[in-house]
Amino acid sequence: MASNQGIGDSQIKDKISNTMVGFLGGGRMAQAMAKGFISSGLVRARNIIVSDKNEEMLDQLESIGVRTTMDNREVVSNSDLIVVAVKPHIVQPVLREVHQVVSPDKQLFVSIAAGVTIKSMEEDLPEGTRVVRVMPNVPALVQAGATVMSPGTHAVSDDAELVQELLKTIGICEEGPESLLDAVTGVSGSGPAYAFAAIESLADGGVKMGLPRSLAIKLAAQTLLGAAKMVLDTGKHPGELKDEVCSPGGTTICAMHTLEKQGFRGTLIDAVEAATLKARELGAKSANK
Ligand SMILES: NC(=O)C1=CN([C@@H]2O[C@H](COP(=O)(O)OP(=O)(O)OC[C@H]3O[C@@H](n4cnc5c(N)ncnc54)[C@H](OP(=O)(O)O)[C@@H]3O)[C@@H](O)[C@H]2O)C=CC1
Ligand SMILES: O=C(O)[C@@H]1CCC=N1
Repeated sequence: MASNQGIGDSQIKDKISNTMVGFLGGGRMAQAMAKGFISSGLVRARNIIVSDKNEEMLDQLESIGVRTTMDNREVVSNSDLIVVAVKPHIVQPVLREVHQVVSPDKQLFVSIAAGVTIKSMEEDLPEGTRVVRVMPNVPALVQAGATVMSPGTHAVSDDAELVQELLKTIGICEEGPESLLDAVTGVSGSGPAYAFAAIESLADGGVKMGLPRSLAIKLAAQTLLGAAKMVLDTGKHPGELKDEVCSPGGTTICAMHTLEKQGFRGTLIDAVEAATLKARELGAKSANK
């Protein structure tokens, strides 16, 4: 990252509220982020512009008050911070398409694409363009997202602060080396899907044992939410918290035994590994072009 003097907190917040935010690609993650930004109150809907090739996506976005277009260049020309939110294999063609309207002094590119490296983005943009690569997740929609960000070669400290502050409006945001981002994808980028599947399965168990579906889903979701909150608020190791639920000779230890016999932890570890390896594969493809 290039060096630059940092600026104060209130100045950064002012800067965010005066930043025109563009999204290239208006799909699921772009919509989660845009809605999260707007709900935070720090980014006005009229300061967001989104492009997509899919009219249905644009209709959904218009309903939340953001400006929309089918022209990616229009997004870049009208934005200070551009979130690259297309699928990984579309990143290169989209960056090449907008190349001519990029002003490296004016715009900052923030890629959320799994696997796509900073180096490959910088190669596809005009020399000196500031790039920050991030891996967010879909609970950004409800300001409970988890993001890790890595600044590129030409990004200055003000860029990193701006992106971090912006992403903190939709959850937590940590800075880390780019080498960690594929594993971050495996844990938190893809992680909400594992959690949704866990909630669905717990609810299925409840239904099997006689609970009404709606109650079972509510109980399962609140249980994951509560457990996650305890880990974050108490700072205790999750294993210690698990032990506190397992009364001697009680119900939970019987359930834990069943989970362990079925390879519960190993399966989750394998899942994180599979997603991480897939992110690496996507990155290798983007590097080879
Ligand atoms: N979903 C998630 O939870 C997360 C996703 N990401 C990353 O976010 C990115 C987007 O993922 P996601 O939102 O799930 O994907 P989506 O498919 O929902 O969104 C991508 C959107 O881009 C549109 N699109 C395709 N080609 C172009 C183009 N040339 N110009 C403009 N828009 C185009 C797509 O239209 P069409 O469908 O018609 O092709 C689609 O609406 C990916 O790179 C992914 O790795 C990162 C973290 C979490
Ligand atoms: O499934 C994917 O590829 C994207 C990246 C992380 C979450 N969704």
